[in-house]
Amino acid sequence: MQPYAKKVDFSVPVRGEVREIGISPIVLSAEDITVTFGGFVAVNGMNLALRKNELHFLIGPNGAGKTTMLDVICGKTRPAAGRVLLGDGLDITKKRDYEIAGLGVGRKFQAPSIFANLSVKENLELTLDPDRSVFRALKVRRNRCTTFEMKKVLEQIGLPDRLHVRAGSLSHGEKQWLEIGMLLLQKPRLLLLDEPVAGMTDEETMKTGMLLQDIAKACSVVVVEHDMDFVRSFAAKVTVMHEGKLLKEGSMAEIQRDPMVAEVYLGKRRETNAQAAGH
Ligand SMILES: Nc1ncnc2c1ncn2[C@@H]1O[C@H](COP(=O)(O)OP(=O)(O)OP(=O)(O)O)[C@@H](O)[C@H]1O
Repeated sequence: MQPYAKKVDFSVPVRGEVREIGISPIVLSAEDITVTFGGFVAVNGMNLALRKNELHFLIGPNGAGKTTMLDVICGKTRPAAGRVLLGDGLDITKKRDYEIAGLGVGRKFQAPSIFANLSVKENLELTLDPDRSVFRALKVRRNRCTTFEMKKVLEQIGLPDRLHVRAGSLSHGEKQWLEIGMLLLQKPRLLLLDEPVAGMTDEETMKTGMLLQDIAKACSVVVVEHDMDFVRSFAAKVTVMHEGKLLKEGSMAEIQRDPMVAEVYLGKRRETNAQAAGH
């Protein structure tokens, strides 16, 4: 959770101007999703289509329902209405979170969840081989491909020389990249990330943006984000949620031009300023 209004500046142009919105195949679609907590409607008839090779940002004021949408997609929260379909038509609405993960939907929460006392290599190995006994017969073959894949992922996340370093001693940004690497080893078709650059330095933020663009070449990436500079620099597509609903979808340039979006953000800023002034 971050002080939201501070981060929004609609006067800044999008770097590279309007980016093409791809028409690549749909990897996952969430249709008419409604989520209630007690009597409170957190998500209200929300639709979201996620496409292959797309770095897709989900933005909106605090409490808009962004994280809840990710929770629905990965099976952490069961919607009261609506359905979630994988691109091949498989309905995953009622599947358990581990089943959905097994179908190639990787989820990363805001804080890094790695084993601090294990090395980078051991963290990655755990992802690859959670139950070694099951794979004993295949061990030699597996080890060969494991080493190859691990090397590839280590290069991709920018930690090729950190294999034997204790994960707990990595910087905050490196821990986040390690966890992303652990997800990549599972060969996801869709990656869901919640505020991945929160707490990162500017340099780490930039590297993360480039990493996510690279990852999106092979799958679909959805990022819930509050850092508008980050969104502006890296988004191929942006969906704005407000009060549990879809407010606007398009390129960042289109989003910035939209008067309803501006009003939602500026309205929030006015509220924050009024609170700060004690009104
Ligand atoms: N388990 C829960 N029980 C009750 N209310 C919840 C629960 N989870 C979320 N909410 C409420 O649902 C609404 C949407 O929450 P959600 O976390 O999805 O919003 P968000 O857009 O991700 O916000 P933020 O940017 O602040 O993280 C909020 O009002 C929140 O308080």
